[in-house]
Amino acid sequence: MPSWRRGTRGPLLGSRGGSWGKMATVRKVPLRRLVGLASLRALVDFMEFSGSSLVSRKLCWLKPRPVQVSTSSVGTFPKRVKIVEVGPRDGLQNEKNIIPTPTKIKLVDMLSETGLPVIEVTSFVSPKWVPQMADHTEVLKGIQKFPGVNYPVLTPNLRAFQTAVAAGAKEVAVFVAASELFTKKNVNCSTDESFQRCDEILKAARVAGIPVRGYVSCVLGCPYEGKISPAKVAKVTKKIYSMGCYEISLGDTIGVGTPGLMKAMLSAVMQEVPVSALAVHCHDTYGQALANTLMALQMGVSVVDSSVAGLGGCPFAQGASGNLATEDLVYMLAGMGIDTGVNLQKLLEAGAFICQALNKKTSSRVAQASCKL
Ligand SMILES: CC(C)(COP(=O)([O-])OP(=O)([O-])OC[C@H]1O[C@@H](n2cnc3c(N)ncnc32)[C@H](O)[C@@H]1OP(=O)([O-])[O-])[C@@H](O)C(=O)NCCC(=O)NCCSC(=O)C[C@@](C)(O)CC(=O)[O-]
Repeated sequence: MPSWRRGTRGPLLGSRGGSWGKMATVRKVPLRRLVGLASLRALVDFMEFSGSSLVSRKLCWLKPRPVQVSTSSVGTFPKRVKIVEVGPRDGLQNEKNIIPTPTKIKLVDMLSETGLPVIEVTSFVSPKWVPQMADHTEVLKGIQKFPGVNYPVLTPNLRAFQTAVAAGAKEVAVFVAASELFTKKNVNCSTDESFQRCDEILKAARVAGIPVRGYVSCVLGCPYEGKISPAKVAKVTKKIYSMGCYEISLGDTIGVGTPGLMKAMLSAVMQEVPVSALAVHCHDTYGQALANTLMALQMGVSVVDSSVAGLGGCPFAQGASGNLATEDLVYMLAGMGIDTGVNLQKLLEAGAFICQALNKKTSSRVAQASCKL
């Protein structure tokens, strides 16, 4: 066991100074191993420790010391970020094996314990299209509703909206795409028909006093049409916003975006919709989700979708992989002194629970790293 894990920190890499290459020569240890150890050591140095046992170290490690970042050249970061947890819906909808309903309910309940303000619980889509979500009513009725936490559900048409409300939904989400071909694959209709369905839901929701969130998919690329222009995304976002959605989540559905694309797309959308009504929803297929989200935060976005353990994917978007992991987002924001109200330790426990239930490895880098410490 390395000496720093035993509590002394020891002489392993500490105060020798010099470059990694020089150290590798001096100690005759492969450079690759040293860099691995160095990054772990750097991680430890970066955090505040208050106890000497490994357990208390682990807990302290989960509270990174906030370091304010100056962003005068690119904008200012928000002081607080609202995280919309989409794991129970977006995270699970792509799972092939049907997950027992009590497991889904327990996941939502564990997420409610973390302090997350919004948890998207399930979707009232056709069970023929997405069998994994067939137990939507049981899940929505079965979860504990924590005061101050919103539990929206996805609704593709009026019938779904009515079923969701009958099951106790107090908030719903509708979805359109900036791609005609994706819309056809996803909801089996044209973009115009898709807007028509949203309009029906929005009208019914207004009467019922139910807030409606909107998604726009394929904002940085489409699995069927390829590049999507920022102007097209801006047009679709403006339309769904003007129809009455209080917030629009911009989805990089297949995770192909980069910060440059995010900046161009958001610049166009922000001409049409106030940034306070925008959220980002980044899949991590190319490992860009956190970077893209950071760019959005720099541009003034303060609502971010993410999924515990990085679960996720869309059954109708070839190549889509998991979402930005909530653990990684919370870790980054805490390290920047940005408030989320989320307890990272409890979040890691929820992630470990669902990964064990699914018999899969977490995609969260923070969860992977914290297991090693
Ligand atoms: C929209 C529909 C329902 C149209 O479904 P359809 O087959 O095109 O339309 P339909 O009206 O002809 O209905 C066919 C059958 O479905 C039934 N049906 C009709 N509506 C419902 C309903 N609400 N609940 C239950 N059943 C329903 C209907 O009764 C009928 O049953 P049958 O007569 O054959 O026995 C279908 O295409 C569907 O459910 N699609 C699922 C889409 C989906 O879940 N996609 C993944 C969402 S993720 C996403 O979009 C991206 C996002 C949001 O995460 C953000 C991002 O990452 O970018």
